[in-house]
Amino acid sequence: MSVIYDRVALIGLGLIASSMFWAMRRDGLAGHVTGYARSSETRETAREIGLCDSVHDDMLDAVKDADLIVLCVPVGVMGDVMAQIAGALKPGATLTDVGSVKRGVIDAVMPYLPNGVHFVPGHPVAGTEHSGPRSGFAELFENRWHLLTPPEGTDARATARLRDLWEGMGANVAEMDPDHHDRVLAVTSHVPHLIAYTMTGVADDLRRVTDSEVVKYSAAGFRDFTRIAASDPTMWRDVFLGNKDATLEILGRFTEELFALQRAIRRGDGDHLHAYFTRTRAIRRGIIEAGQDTDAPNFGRGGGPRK
Ligand SMILES: NC(=O)C1=CN([C@@H]2O[C@H](COP(=O)(O)OP(=O)(O)OC[C@H]3O[C@@H](n4cnc5c(N)ncnc54)[C@H](O)[C@@H]3O)[C@@H](O)[C@H]2O)C=CC1
Ligand SMILES: O=C(O)C(=O)Cc1ccc(O)cc1
Repeated sequence: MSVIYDRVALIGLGLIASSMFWAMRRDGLAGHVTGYARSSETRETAREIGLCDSVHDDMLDAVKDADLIVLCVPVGVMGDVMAQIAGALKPGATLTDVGSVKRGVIDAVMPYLPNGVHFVPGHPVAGTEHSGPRSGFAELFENRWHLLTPPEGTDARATARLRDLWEGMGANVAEMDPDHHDRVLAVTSHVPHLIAYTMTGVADDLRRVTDSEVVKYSAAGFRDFTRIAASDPTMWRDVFLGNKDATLEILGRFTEELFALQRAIRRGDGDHLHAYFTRTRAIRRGIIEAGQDTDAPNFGRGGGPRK
């Protein structure tokens, strides 16, 4: 594939930035990639493992000649970082971010946007529970969605070029209104993470009280909860504070449904439980049939027995 941006700057060298670097390098999508990390330890690690073509101690040096600047920091500090770099951005450059929340990031970044710099916010719906400069890998975005939420009036060519970059890294790209993005992600990612945090905390409390071996004998569902609950605390604190309204709305609906199930169990209302679980099973089967879960163990197996 050919070079899409001559010079790309990655700010914050964690899971997403390092995955972007390895994917861009593998596919020859960027001429030169600069990197900046706040801690000297992270910068040292980056230099040691060859993450970025040049690693800078000064954030302004990293961004000053860049054609694309990617903010890969927790959503709560996007505005602070933007305030620091705004004066150094090259006219005509594109600025993007990878934050899990879009409205809050747009509101925090836009006030500092210099004339002539195109801001095209984005969110790769791909990740792991790992963080830091060593956690990235080139395949992270393959067959995953990358959601772009350009504000009204954004230069269409800047958006199209950024789309090319993400498609080059293997992602499927869609455009979405930022508020809609935040509501959708509250349902599909943010509240599920909160449930995983809660369930893991409950199990741990229980273990302390009863000394039972809930973690040792955990089934796959609970192990997934603990995996997700190991995600970076700073990142997720910022996600919930940054997507407060949508998270609270979906949590409200969730607790109503949970109470209904709780009541059905208390009353011995098996019909309610059976009907509910039948509906949810149909949802899962619909996802598999539509080919939308490529991670499913039986994906592409035609439903036959496992070999
Ligand atoms: N981890 C995941 O699964 C996903 C994360 N995201 C989003 O991507 C962004 C980055 O997340 P990760 O790469 O996972 O995080 P990470 O924790 O691996 O890396 C974040 C980096 O930002 C740096 N940083 C923090 N505060 C800073 C500041 N004030 N100035 C400069 N650097 C600062 C940290 O030192 C770290 O190097 C977040 O906004 C997150 O919401 C998006 C999709 C998936
Ligand atoms: O590890 C998982 O299961 C995830 O859900 C990863 C993830 C975390 C945050 C995002 O904004 C997008 C994807």
